[in-house]
Amino acid sequence: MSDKVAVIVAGSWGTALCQVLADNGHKVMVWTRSQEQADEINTMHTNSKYLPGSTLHPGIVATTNIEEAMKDAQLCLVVAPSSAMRQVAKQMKPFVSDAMTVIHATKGFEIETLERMSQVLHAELQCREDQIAVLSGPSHAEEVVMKRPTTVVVASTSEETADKAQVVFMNDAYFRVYTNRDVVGVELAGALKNIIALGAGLSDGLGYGDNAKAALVTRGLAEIARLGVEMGADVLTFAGLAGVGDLVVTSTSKHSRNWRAGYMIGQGKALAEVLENMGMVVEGIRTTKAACQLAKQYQVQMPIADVLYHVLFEGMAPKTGVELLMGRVRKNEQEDVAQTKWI
Ligand SMILES: NC(=O)C1=CN([C@@H]2O[C@H](COP(=O)(O)OP(=O)(O)OC[C@H]3O[C@@H](n4cnc5c(N)ncnc54)[C@H](O)[C@@H]3O)[C@@H](O)[C@H]2O)C=CC1
Ligand SMILES: O=C(CO)COP(=O)(O)O
Repeated sequence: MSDKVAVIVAGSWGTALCQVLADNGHKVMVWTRSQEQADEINTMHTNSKYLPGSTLHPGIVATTNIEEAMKDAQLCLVVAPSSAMRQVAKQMKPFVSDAMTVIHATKGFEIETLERMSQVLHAELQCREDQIAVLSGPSHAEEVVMKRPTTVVVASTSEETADKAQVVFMNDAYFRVYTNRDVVGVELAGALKNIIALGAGLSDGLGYGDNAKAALVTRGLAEIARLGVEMGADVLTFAGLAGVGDLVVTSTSKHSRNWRAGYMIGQGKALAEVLENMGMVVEGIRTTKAACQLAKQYQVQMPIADVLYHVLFEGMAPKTGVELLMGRVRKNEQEDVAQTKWI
């Protein structure tokens, strides 16, 4: 297959996915706001700000004209940060046809509305729900661009759309794609795991060991699945690539911006300073806010997210946060599991 694919925004993840699509033989046109970045991609075949040291497929073409990027594309991949998704979707809207499949690979919520990304896209693009899919899973851009073996999942309410996305993205060299019908679960798992990855980084930054991190990841999975199920997700999605798979990679990888942000906070740096140094999106910060609001709305207990909220936004010392978690009332491990209908 060699249809044109449009990619909207050339950050780390958008650019790495351009590489996959170009390797798969597609004609890839990526939209970026920055003329300087477009020129660099077109002439040097690099994106030094977001993927330093990597050489891109020479067939990837960048443009600052969104109409040119999307014209005649069968499939459009959007990888804007969650905070920019609605604004970017408004710009895409005039160029989305009935025949176009729109896939997003963003992991977050719109903080003002607490909507998932496919809800934002559906509302702004005014397209059919079955035109939309989400791509998620354990996949750091830095490894994908180097063609290191990676597996992801694409979910759509339409089996046909998920199958189409699977065929477009999958190759047998380094990018394996599974399909899934649980859009809610895949989006929630991908967004919520960033909170736990922040917590894992914080624990490492405090100098705690592997026991503490394993506990955070395990109990973190229990609490994000608990919220997910209340919001309509299939619990099994949390046991899959978008759930435990992504939770493990983000909580343990040196590539993770969420883990790195948590680590620096654990070492005593202020949030503003951490974000200033990162220069890339750290979705878990805003997602902690969103999750705490959702937990209240759905009456679900999320002790780890709660403590992180206090540390990130209310000046609680990270060590005090850990003491609070360790000092919670005695519990039976399976109480929560039963509530989650986890089998
Ligand atoms: N980097 C990674 O390895 C992965 C990232 N993701 C997700 O992908 C999403 C994007 O992350 P990254 O690409 O890593 O972020 P990034 O920080 O590397 O790049 C963000 C890009 O968005 C652009 N942008 C920001 N606001 C914009 C606006 N209003 N209009 C147009 N362009 C705008 C920036 O110029 C930049 O090119 C996030 O939700 C993240 O969680 C998912 C899987 C892997
Ligand atoms: O979602 C990711 C890997 O699957 C990327 O995580 P970070 O945003 O923490 O780098």
